[in-house]
Amino acid sequence: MKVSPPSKLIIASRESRLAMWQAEHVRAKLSALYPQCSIEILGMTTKGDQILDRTLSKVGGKGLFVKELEVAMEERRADLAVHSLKDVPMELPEGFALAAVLEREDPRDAFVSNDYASLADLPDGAVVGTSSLRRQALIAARFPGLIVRPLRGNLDTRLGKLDRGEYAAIILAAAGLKRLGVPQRIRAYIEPEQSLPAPGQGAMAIEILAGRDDLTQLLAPLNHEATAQAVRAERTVSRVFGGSCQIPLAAFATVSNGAMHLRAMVGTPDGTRIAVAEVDGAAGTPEAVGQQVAALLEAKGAGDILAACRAMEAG
Ligand SMILES: NCc1[nH]cc(CCC(=O)O)c1CC(=O)O
Repeated sequence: MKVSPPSKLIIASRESRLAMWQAEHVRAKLSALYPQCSIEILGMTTKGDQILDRTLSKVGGKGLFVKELEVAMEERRADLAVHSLKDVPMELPEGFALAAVLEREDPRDAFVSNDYASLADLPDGAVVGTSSLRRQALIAARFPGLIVRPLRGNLDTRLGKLDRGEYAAIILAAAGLKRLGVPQRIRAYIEPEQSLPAPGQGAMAIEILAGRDDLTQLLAPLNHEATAQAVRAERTVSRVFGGSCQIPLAAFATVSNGAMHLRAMVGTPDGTRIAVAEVDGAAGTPEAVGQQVAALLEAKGAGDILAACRAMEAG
């Protein structure tokens, strides 16, 4: 049965400039599809936005960015929530579902600096800002002479800290800088061959209450199937390794003509141990492709790497 759009839809979003850009992007797409429907954005601050003094993995992780938005949907103050997929936990809380994954923007990491052209250009002892364990491990593995220091806050906050001279360079997602209209801040792209992106990086997801079949149908045209398949494979890798401790982990899949190529990495935060694996498989079975890469990583010592991460966390 085809559902007709309601007279009004409310999109829950974080209030950062990037989150609002993303919500507006979805609003515009829905308006074009359903011109009679009035669509509003409800901006809200999440715990993840408030806690700026600690590395998030230590205080509760990704769920901190989505919880308030989920509560708004439960209380019917909002119908859908727009997220950066990278910030969406692997397991959604009971009663929620992803209704659509939008076409991926640039998945790469970007090197941002006012004084240097690339990571390779930085002198030993230079301070690089990132709070991502994945970026930290990959930088340490390639450039052990660099010093990685935590960098939290939304994109504007992070760029401000760079500009005030707190860091020689920072690493950010290229997608965020492009969406904010500041691609000129990117001095160099870090290609996946050098530094694999995080699962879901560059992709946006729309979350709804699981029971709302009316919305599932309305939102289906926004789903980009190749991106949805790629991120399901990527997120399978984090599901396999992410449960027991915070571990530097990357996974990046590309899909073309029904074929998927998935690469993934796990390592220790100090970058001294890194395992990388890749597989080709069918895009139609993304979880199986993710499981295969996870098995290859296991064979390359991921178990030992996990144990080392746990020991570091405990110590
Ligand atoms: N961790 C925060 C976050 N979540 C999504 C993005 C950027 C946009 C995206 O990857 O879709 C960022 C900033 C960053 O990593 O630089």
